Amino acid sequence: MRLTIRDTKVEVGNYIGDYIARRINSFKPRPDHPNFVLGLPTGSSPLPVYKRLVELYKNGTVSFKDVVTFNMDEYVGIPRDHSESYHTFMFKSFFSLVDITPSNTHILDGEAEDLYKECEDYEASIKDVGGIDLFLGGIGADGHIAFNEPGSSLTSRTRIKTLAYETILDNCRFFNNDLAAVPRMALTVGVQTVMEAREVVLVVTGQNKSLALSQMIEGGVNHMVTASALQTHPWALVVCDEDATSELRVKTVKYFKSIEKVQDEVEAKYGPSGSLRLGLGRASAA
Ligand SMILES: N[C@@H]1[C@@H](O)[C@H](O)[C@@H](COP(=O)(O)O)O[C@@H]1O
Repeated sequence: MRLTIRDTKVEVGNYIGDYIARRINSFKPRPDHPNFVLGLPTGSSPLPVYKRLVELYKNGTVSFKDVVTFNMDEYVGIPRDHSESYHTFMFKSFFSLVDITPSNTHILDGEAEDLYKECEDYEASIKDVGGIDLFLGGIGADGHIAFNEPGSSLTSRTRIKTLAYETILDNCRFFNNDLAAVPRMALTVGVQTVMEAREVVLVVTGQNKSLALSQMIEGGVNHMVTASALQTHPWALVVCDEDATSELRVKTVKYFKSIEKVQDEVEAKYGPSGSLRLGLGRASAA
C-alpha cells in the first residue's frame, strides 16, 4: 500500500483526478475487456476529485465516453430521485457534467423488488465487463469502506447491509440533521468486490478521518476497520491531506514522504508495474 500526502483537500482531489485521467488515457482495450471500468464512491471527500475530473473533461484532457462505471453503494428506503440518494449525488456531481454514456453507468437499485437478486446481478455485471480497473473509495470515520461497516467479512460481496449507528450519525448532516430521516439500510459492494479491482485508490481527508487512517495503515488487517483489507491489495494507493495524518506516527509520515518521489520517478519511466501493466489482475483471474 502506498500513501501520498498533499497539503489540502483540493490538492488531494487534483492529484487523484489527474491520476485517474492518466489511467483512462493509457488504457488499452482488449476484445474481452473493451472499456476502462471505474468504481466510484459518494460522500463529501471525493467531491474535489469529481471537480478535477470535470475540469479535465472540459479542457479536453480526458473523455468518459467509453468509460464504464460501478458505484459502491446506495441507500435502501429512499427513492432514487430523493435529493440524498446516491443516484442523485452522482448525477449532480459528475455524470451530468461529463460525456459519460448513461447506459455505461451502474448504481445499485435500493428500490429493487428483490434486493438479493439486485446484489447478485451487480456482481455478475462487474464480471461481464472484465472486472474493475480502478476502484476509487472514501473511508468512514470508523474505517469502513463503501458501507462495509465494522465487523463485515473481509471476503464479503455485494449485499444488503444494516448501517452502524456511527454512520447514521455521520450521514445525518445530509438529512437536515434529522436522525430519523437517515436510511437504516443500504446495498453495498463487499470488501472482496473492492479487493478484486486491479487498482484501488482511497481519498482520505480531514482530521475526523485521522484515527481511521492510522488504524487502516498502522494497525493490522482487521474486520473492525474494513479499509485495512487494502494492506493486502497488490496495488492500493491512499491519498490524504495533512489534516488526516494527525494520528499517524511521525515515522510513518516521514517514510511515505521519502519514498513518494522515487515511486513517481519509477512509474513515469516504466509505467505501472506487474498486473496493472499487463491489464491483468485478480478480477480477470477470478
Ligand atoms: N458509503 C459512504 C462511504 O463510501 C464514504 O466513504 C463515507 C464517508 O463519507 P465522507 O467522505 O462524506 O466523509 O460515507 C458513506 O459511509
